[in-house]
Amino acid sequence: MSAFVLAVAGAALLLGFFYIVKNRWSRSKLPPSPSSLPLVGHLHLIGRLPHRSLHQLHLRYGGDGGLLLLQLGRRRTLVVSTAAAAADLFRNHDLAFSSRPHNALAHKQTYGSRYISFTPYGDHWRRAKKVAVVHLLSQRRVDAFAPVRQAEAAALVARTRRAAEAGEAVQLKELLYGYTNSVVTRAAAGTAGTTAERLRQLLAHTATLVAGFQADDLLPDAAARVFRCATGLEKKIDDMNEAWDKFLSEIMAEHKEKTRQGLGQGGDFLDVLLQLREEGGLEGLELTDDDGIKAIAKDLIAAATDTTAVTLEWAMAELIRNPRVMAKLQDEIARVAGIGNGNAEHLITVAIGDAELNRMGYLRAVVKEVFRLHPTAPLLLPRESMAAAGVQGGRYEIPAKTVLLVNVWAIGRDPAAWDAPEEFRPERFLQVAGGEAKAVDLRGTDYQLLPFGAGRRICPGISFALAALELALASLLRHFDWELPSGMRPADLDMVEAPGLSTPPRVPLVLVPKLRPLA
Ligand code: HEM
Repeated sequence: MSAFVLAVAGAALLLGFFYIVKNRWSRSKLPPSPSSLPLVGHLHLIGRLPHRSLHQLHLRYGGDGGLLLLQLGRRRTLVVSTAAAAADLFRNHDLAFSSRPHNALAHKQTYGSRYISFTPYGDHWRRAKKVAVVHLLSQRRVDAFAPVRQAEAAALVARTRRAAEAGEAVQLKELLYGYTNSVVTRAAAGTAGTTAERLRQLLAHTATLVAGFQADDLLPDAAARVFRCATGLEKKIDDMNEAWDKFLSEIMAEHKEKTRQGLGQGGDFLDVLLQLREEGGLEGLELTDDDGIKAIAKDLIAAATDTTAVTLEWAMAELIRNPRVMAKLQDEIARVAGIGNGNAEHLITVAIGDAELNRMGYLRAVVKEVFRLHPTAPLLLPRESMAAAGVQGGRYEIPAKTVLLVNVWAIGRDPAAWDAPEEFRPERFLQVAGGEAKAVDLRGTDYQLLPFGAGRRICPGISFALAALELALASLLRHFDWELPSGMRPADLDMVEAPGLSTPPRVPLVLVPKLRPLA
């Protein structure tokens, strides 16, 4: 055998050896993962409530790092289930994980990914988000919507009063959805009424079409499309998009007409976007046609409505299960704002303003406790890594193009982060006088409480949502006492979520309002 052949064989052996070692080494640097099946990977381990299934998988296979690597259909997925693992990711690797996975379905529904929420990381997303943060959802803008919130809270109380006077039970979901839908529609488009009703129908249909894992998660794009066409889903989505577009085009046309007639511009989202476009103040965002404006408006409307209503429904469920907390909260509200009797005149003369809400520390603690146990988006929105990342100080190597799911539902129950995590105890958020502990916040800086996410992709609507939420809750408890329908005990309440994009109680909450006796 010639020296040349020997040298080539030696080099090949050496390369093979390095390949095997490198492969073993990089696999050993991946987070724990249970055994999987061909094609579906670990999808068969995920039930109707993915956050609960993933929590169980974390408890069984997760180890001490708080990370699991799963193959969910065609997507390699990193699942984060502890506060410590979330802290490492958001503090040290936020940029790497700041994109969104491509989803043909979302792409179709978002005017070609021109939303904020589902848009991959890049210039378009950065500019669109800046427009939302600076021009639409800033604290100044949220403050300016105070009269809208006040009027809609008064309408909410009036509706509840009618039920209380008739001795009827109310379905909280209906009541609360009506409130948030009107607040959001008025903020986005300036009117509620029939606009809000049309919006309600569109949102309801959209939610049922996109809930849960999709064919797109399992199959390549072309095959997923064939599946959608064969099952009629493609047509349903096209019809839905058309209905949305018609709706948005009509309200855009109304806004333009109003401006043309010199009727002045209101401060709603569409007005602001149209005005910014005219003045060239869109942060370099090219919204040359109406689609861009419609895309942003649609995104904000869809992101704002369900999330806030669902949180309110969970808040009422927890309060009725915890009469001590309910009584303490009602005391605080009465001390700061007085007791109401649902009377319209009373509502207007002594409305609860932002100044009063700022003095309700216990209310804020209750809201945080509700978010801890019932985050509306229990897995946040999926992210995708743009580059390989050595997380937890290099302990694990996460390849590029890995989807990230942060299980904030599990993090809210992480025993390393919370005492008695299953207990509903808002006091955990109150700073003890003279104590050193810093109160935990929910705006993305304390990684054990992340209902709005954190880092670059954090929800830009936090202030908007909290203002609407706190006012509704304070109003409902100021004017009414609440009881379960006769024969039901607090322990009978079903506290499990319904599947879907947002996760309300699977059994809609029904309560009986009673007018509070005026002191
Ligand atoms: C209780 C109410 C709300 C909850 C729980 C909530 C929660 C969330 C969550 C978990 C995310 C994903 C964060 C991430 O990927 O890390 C998100 C994103 C977003 N939210 Fe909210 N949200 C609420 C209300 C609102 C409101 C009122 C608006 C606007 C009016 C809004 C607009 C958005 C937008 C545009 C995004 C996408 C951000 C991005 O991808 O950069 N949300 N929200």
